[in-house]
Amino acid sequence: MSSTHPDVDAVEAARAAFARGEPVLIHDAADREGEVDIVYPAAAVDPDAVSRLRNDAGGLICVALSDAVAETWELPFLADALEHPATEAAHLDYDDRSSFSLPVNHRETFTGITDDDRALTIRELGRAADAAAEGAFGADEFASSFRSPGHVTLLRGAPGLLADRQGHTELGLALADAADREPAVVVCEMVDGDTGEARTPADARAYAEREGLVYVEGRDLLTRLD
Ligand SMILES: O=C(CO)[C@H](O)[C@H](O)COP(=O)(O)O
Ligand SMILES: [Mg+2]
Ligand SMILES: [Mg+2]
Repeated sequence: MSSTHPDVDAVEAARAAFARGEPVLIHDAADREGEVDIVYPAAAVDPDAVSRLRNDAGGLICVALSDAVAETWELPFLADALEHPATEAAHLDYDDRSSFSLPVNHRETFTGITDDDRALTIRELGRAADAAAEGAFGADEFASSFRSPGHVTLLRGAPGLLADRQGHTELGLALADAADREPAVVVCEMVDGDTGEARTPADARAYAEREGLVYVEGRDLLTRLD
């Protein structure tokens, strides 16, 4: 286990892996969620990647979008969009607010939940985010391509990214930016299949080593990418 900080090698390996379209494991912080997410650039996701997220991560499969893309597509925070008492004072113990936005499916999916369907939704979100960042995919195109409710939860990144919030939403988007990838990343928490608890960083790191994947600490991304 690496104990140097910042772990420059891990950050560089994460950036290079992401640039190639490979997944990276990111631990946010022991004093935040204390969770490790498997994170992919959205446009690189295929049905095998969704299978890995379901079987080896097991949490909620979400796509984080940059604030600029979410603004272009007029995507609200879910808590602001819903008028329901459950959204009042929806305080988190570990952060100021949730990054949840709308849940969506691509309009060419059937139920939206199969590996093929979720891969299609996620990949097309990645491609559309890339186009939106170039000014070529607006709110009307988003609404004609995706419907809500759906089976992939969108997350909206903070405007100032890591300066504003240090969740997996922003850590993943900052890594995408550093790797010159589209401003859309899939995140999914690693949950222990036996205990149902969040996988420990040591356990997640061992998984990464077995699978030949990069594991990186959020604090190292914060130091190197901020
Ligand atoms: O709750 C979540 C969605 O399943 C996850 O924690 C995900 O990592 C994104 O949230 P955050 O940016 O708060 O870490
Ligand atoms: Mg969470
Ligand atoms: Mg998280």
